[in-house]
Formats: sequence, C-alpha cells, structure tokens
Amino acid sequence: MGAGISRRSEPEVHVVVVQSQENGQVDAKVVRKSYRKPESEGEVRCGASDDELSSEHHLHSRYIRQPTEGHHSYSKLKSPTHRRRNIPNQLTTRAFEPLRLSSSLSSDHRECAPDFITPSYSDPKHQQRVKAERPVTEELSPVGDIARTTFELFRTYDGAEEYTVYMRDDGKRFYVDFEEQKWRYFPKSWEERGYFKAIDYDPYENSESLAQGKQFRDTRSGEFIHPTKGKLVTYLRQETQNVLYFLDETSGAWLPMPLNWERHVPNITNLAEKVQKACPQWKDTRAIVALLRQCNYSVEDCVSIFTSLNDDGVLDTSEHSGRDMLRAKLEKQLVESRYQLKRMEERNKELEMDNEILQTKLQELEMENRRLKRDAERHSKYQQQIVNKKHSTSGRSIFFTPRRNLHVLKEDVNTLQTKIVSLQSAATKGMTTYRTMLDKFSSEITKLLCAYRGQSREIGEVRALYQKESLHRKLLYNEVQELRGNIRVFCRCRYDERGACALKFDASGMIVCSTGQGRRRAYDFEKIFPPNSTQEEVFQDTKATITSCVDGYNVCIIAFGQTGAGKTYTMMGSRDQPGVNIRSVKELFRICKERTKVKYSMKVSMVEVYNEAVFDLLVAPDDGHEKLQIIKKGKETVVQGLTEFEIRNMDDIMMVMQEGEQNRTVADTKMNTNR
Ligand SMILES: Nc1ncnc2c1ncn2[C@@H]1O[C@H](COP(=O)(O)OP(=O)(O)OP(=O)(O)O)[C@@H](O)[C@H]1O
Repeated sequence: MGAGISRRSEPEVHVVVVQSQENGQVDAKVVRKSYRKPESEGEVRCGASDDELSSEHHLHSRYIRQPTEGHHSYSKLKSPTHRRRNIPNQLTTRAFEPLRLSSSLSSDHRECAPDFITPSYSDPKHQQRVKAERPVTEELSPVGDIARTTFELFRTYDGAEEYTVYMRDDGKRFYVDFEEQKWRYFPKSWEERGYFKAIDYDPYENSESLAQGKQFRDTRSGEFIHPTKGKLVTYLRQETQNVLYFLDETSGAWLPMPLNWERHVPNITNLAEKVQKACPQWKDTRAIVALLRQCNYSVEDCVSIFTSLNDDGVLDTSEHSGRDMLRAKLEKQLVESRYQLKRMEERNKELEMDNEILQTKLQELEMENRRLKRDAERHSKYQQQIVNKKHSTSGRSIFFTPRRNLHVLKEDVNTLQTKIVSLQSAATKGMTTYRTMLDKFSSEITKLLCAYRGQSREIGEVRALYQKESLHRKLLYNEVQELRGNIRVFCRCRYDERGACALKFDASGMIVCSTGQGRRRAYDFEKIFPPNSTQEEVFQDTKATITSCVDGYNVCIIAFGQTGAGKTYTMMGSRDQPGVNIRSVKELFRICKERTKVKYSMKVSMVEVYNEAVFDLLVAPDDGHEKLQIIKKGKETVVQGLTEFEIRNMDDIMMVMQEGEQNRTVADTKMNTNR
C-alpha cells in the first residue's frame, strides 16, 4: 500500500498507488493529504472530503510505497508536476485511514520526480488541446511484481505534456488517465512525441535546498583541531540557557551583562567561589564565570568539566605535549616578529635619512633658484639703465661707446638670459623630481609606519597569548603535581658495604622485609630507591616540586629515619655527591635565571628541632642559643626572630649551610656536656 506526499505548501492532491498484499492487484487513487512530510517512521495522514477535492488543484508529485520483504517501503511515483487538472469526484470521495510507515527505508526505493519547468497549464485553450490530442487506450490493471517495476517520466518534446509512466516487470508501460481515473497502456505511437526520463530524487533532502538545486548542508556542524587530540567534530547546539540581565536605567531596557561585570555580582561570585573551592588550583575567576555561563550556572557541571579536562591527558606537561608545542610555536612567532620589527625599524631609519638628504638638496636648489632670479633681475636692470642712458644722450654720446661694444654687451645679456632660463627650467625640473621622490618616500614611510604599528600590535597580541599560555602551563603543571599526590613518600635503602641488603625489592615496586620466624611483610611507597641508587636518581623525583616552588607554591622536603639511616647523606651529601638540598637550590637558581621577566629574591634560614624545641642554626651558640617561638601571623605560621640570609648564588648557600652545620655541631656538643 502506498501514500503520496508533497513538498510544497500549495493545495496538494496525490496519486496513491496501492497494491494489495493478497493478490498483488495494483490500483491508483487520488487523495488529499495533510501538509506534513512523513518521518521515516511515523504516520502519513491521508484524508479527503468531496468539497476539498472537487475544486481544481495542482498535482505536484506522487509517491508510492512498495512492499518489500513484508514491509512497506516508500518511493515516489513520477508525475507531471504543477499540472492543473479537474480531479474526478469518484476518486476524491475515497478516504484513507492513517498509515504506518516502516523504518526499513531503502535508498533504492526512494525514487521521486525531479523538478522541472512547467508550462502554463492554467490556459484553458491549452487544456482543451491536450485533451483532444490524448488517445484513448485500453483500460488495464497493471498487475505485476511491483517491487521490480520502474517509474519514469514521459515528457513531450514540446514540453506541453508530462506523464507518470509505470513499467511492469514484463516491460509493458502504463500511464494514469486522470480524466477517467484508470491505468492505461502507454501507446507505442506516443513514444515518438517525447522522451522518458529516469526518476532520481531523494524525498528526504531538505526541500529548500532542492528548490535551489543545492545539496543540504548543516552549517551548525564543524571541526576543531586540538593540539593533542587531533580533529574533533563540533556541533553548535541550541539550548535553553540562563542569561544574567541588568536593567539599563538610561534606555530602560534589560541588557545582557558583560562578563567582566558579571564576576562581581554577588550570587555569581558565590558560584565562582564554590567552583574555586572545588578546584583550588583554578584562580582565574573570569574563566570560571565564562565556564559557568557555558554550564548554565551549574557549579557541578563546571567542576566536572574542569576535572575531566585534567583526566583526559590535556594536562600532560611532557616536552611533547601539544601545549608545549603551541608555546614553542608562539615563542618562535614572537622571535620572528621581533626580528621583522627590527628590520623595519632599520629600514625606517634609512628612509628617514634619505628623506633628510633630499630635503637638504631641495633647500639648496631653492636657494640656487632664488640666486639665479636675483642675477636675472640685476642684469635686466643693468640693461634697462644702458638703454635709458642711450636714449638720454640722443646720439650725442657722453659715454662714447662704440657700436661694436654695445652689440657684444647685448649678446652677453642675451646669453645670460638664455642661461638664466635654462637654469630656471633645470631648477624647476629638479625640484619636481625631488618633490615626486619626496612624495614617494613619504608614502613609503607612511606604509612602513603602518606596517610597524601592525607588527607592534601583533607582537603585543602574541606576547599576551604567550603570557596567558605560560600562566596556563604553570597552573596545569602544578595541577599535575597535585594529582600525582600532594604528599609523596619515597623510601631509600642505605647502601652498607659491611653486608648484603636484607630487604627484597618486589617486581611490583614494593619492598619486602622479613619480620622474623620466616614471616615477611611488604611495604608500598610512591617510589623505592634500592641501595645502589645514586644521589642524582633520588633528586630526579623531587625535582618537580622545585618548579612548583618557583611558581609560588609552598614546598617541603623532609628526610625521616633512624639514626644512621642516611638522612644527612641524602639531604646534604658530600662535596662530590651533593644531596637533595644542594641540588634543589641549584635547580632553583637555574629556573629563576630562565625566567628573566620575574624578579626573585631568595632567603635561607636553618633551624634544628631538638627535644621539641626550635633553635636557630644561623646564630652561633656563643651568641645565645635560645629556643624560638612558633607563632601564627594571619594565615602564615612563622618562627619568631629566625635569622634569614639573602643568597644570590651557590657560593652564598654553601657558606650559609656550612655555618649552620658548624653551629649545630657546637650546640650538640654543648647540650651533650650539659646533660
Ligand atoms: N646511600 C648511601 N650510600 C653510601 N653511604 C651512605 C648512604 N647513606 C648513608 N651513608 C653513610 O652512612 C652514614 C650515616 O649516614 P647519615 O649520617 O646520613 O645518617 P643520618 O640518618 O643522618 O644519622 P643521624 O640521624 O644520626 O644524623 C654516613 O657515614 C653516610 O656517609
């Protein structure tokens, strides 16, 4: 059984081809259908009333559903589109019950008529002609295997007529006679008047795109290249969100609140504080409020997103991590931009110098021009005087000047005038040339200045981005440290040349000791260093905490163990094999030197806790070896009156430590003798 659908919003009438599942009988029916396009699985509402269908309607498209393997699949029957016809009452009176569509829609069966240009069928004369020309052929019931039938569109060469043609599995063609509402043989003689067109149409395509002849594409989906995860598919999902508005008293309108204001609104600040409490390492309130917005102000979601970011390896701080790569790239860009800027500055200087030279030349030329003008004026004055004198003597020569001399003088004057003119034109030409050059250089300088400003802006942006990334890296690094455990316990077994080691080191990373009577006990630590471990190996695992210390976190390294277990050796070491303390300070200096933008100051104190009393080791016992008090100063806990030495290099620290050690020995001896 099949039902037709239309993809236009005009009044719709559809031919439905119905095949009985019992005897395979095929019939065609015309129904009026609701405007709704059926879903792949859903209801096609069909129904018609006499009134609705007895009027004139446009036939747009017709579909059939073909039974395949016991299901109703769905395809479209080719039809003459936009053809205006009278729908016979006998067919329109049939009403269809709602049909259920199957989900087993095969693309092979989704065939449908393409769009084509329609002649004006509203012309009554045209309709009459079409009716007169149509031959009446035998009425038939095109019984056959409908699953193997094809539907075609027959269009006459003049484009005046189009028919939906149904080809039975035995090759016979039929068409629907709309006047009589019958299937008829498609006459052979008609074939000369037109051509058949295969049907190729996907009814599930976006109707608007089809109308424009375009493929439908969802512009909400996209991609994003993540530095470590690679290509990620994205989708801009529309959701109902809470948005914080404020009443703008000037306009009287409610406006969405900018992010920078929002983080100062008390209830939002409360939410941000909750997030911060859950993620103490996350300090950027602006970023927190931004994520809260994204999470529809759900603290739980916000925290879970933040935590999940930690879990998925984004925070990997190894050298190969994407963030480091990005950082390296940004650093490279910064260096390149700086180099370009320097080059541009140099070029700018050169151009400025050229410009100065040109200006000087221009001034010289102008002076030359003025001088020539003055000469020319003087000569013409002189000439005028001669002429005047000549007239005043009227032949009686006071100054007896031979005619020849006058002639020579005149020639001189002429030559001079010619020279003046040529010099003037040369000066004008030179000035024009220099002016053009000056304009050219000025525009070049302006361009360079623009580029220079652009570069400076870009450098500023890159620098800001770099700083942001550095800060981010710092946060992430310390988060990783915290995730690895805020308190990490390592075990080092002392090397003793006097005998073999009694401890066993389990393959799973545990330490096994014998507790007597053949019993054994295993202990688990973050890391176990067997007797042959070097000082460097021990330090490698504590090194990470030093970076955290430079990032502003409090760090404490404690050695704990029985007398002679090797605490001093591990922490202080020897001159050749320095311990954790010395190596840590070295590392501190190294990092501080690397971070040129930050000014660090380092101070050292040394205390000894003896019989639950704290003694300052940087005060000589002779100068008063007094117990120090531990007090609370706001949030800080301080040892009152403790000596602090500012250190600038390794020599300073070595000196301070030596002094501390010496004071300890003297104090211990004194205390022992007092006992
Ligand atoms: N890993 C090691 N390799 C070689 N020698 C070691 C090692 N650990 C400790 N020693 C040696 O063992 C001896 C005792 O070590 P150390 O003084 O460091 O112990 P301690 O725990 O500081 O003792 P105390 O608590 O009495 O000060 C020292 O002579 C030291 O050189």
